[in-house]
Amino acid sequence: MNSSDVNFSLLQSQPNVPAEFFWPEKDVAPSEGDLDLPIIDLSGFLNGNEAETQLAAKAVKKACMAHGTFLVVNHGFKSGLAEKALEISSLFFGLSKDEKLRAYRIPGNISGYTAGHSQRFSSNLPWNETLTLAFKKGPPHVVEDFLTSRLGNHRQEIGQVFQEFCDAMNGLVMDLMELLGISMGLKDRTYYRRFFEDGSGIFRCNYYPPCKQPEKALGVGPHNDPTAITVLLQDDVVGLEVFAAGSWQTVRPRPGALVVNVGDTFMALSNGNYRSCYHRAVVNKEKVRRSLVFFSCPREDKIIVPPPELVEGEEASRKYPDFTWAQLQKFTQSGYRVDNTTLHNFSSWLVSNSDKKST
Ligand SMILES: O=C(O)CCC(=O)C(=O)O
Ligand SMILES: [Fe+2]
Repeated sequence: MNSSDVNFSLLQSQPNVPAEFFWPEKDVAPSEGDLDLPIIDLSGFLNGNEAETQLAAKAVKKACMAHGTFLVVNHGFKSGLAEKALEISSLFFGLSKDEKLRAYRIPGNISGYTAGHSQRFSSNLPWNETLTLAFKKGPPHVVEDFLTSRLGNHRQEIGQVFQEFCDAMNGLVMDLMELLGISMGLKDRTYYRRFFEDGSGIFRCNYYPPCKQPEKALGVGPHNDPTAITVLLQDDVVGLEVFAAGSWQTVRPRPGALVVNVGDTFMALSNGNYRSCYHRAVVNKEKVRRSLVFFSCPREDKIIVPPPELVEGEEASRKYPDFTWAQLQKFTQSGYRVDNTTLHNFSSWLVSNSDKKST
């Protein structure tokens, strides 16, 4: 199967889901309830209120050390922007297959449309369609330019809205980086903000069609985002689940809230103090579900080093070797599925490779 073969409108009308979409039993084990998550009000921090900033930072630290996920409200987005971006994603995924395929992801590229991710895998396929867009703070407006060049000027609005949404997401990531620095009690609270100033982003729109056998399939299989931090907007349909305290738990959608997840790169930047969040998205029989996800990435060639005060004493207390985002990205794109062992395996691979080089 390749991207043009997976046609969810056709699959949905069939009584059974093809076996390629089935996942192992351990991966589809049902959720055991709602995850108790802090809802962090960012308004005090964004307005420079120090007492409220410290309260928010404390809650962030607790959540990041436990499972690596928390919710934020009053995040400063222009009113209506989140809703508009969700609407535009429905507009895109509602286009004809032929029109969506104009934005087809060329193998080896980040940006583009896929269905069932079948360009890379042929079993355990995810029950979703995705539109992924590489982001870099502009000008140029890379998100808008990519979409308009592929879909044509008559679809300009799609690119414009996603561009505005990505700019807002990127601004929020910078603020969150500072809050994360504060939460660790760093002397230089802007360490992470500065680290990511010349970074980039990956924006992904996920569209999960209803599925006749939701107990066997998954929208996105269990994984850790290899990137730094992820900011996620989900619509009002339940689907995101996080593995915490030994079981899958639901991250219930809350009006106005965004989900923040720690990824592998940030886990390394925190010297292992903050946990990369292990998560998945489940599907259901009745409703379409949409999520808009912004992954933050450091500049490709920048060495991932935690701030000095997180490395007590000597280099020996470093949990992970030096690496760059380009190296980790390459490792995760070589057909390897990203899960909660990725960072560990990647580190061992790096160390054994550098041993080989030095002998
Ligand atoms: O749709 C969701 O809630 C999760 C999506 C996700 O984890 C991803 O795109 O990496
Ligand atoms: Fe994810």
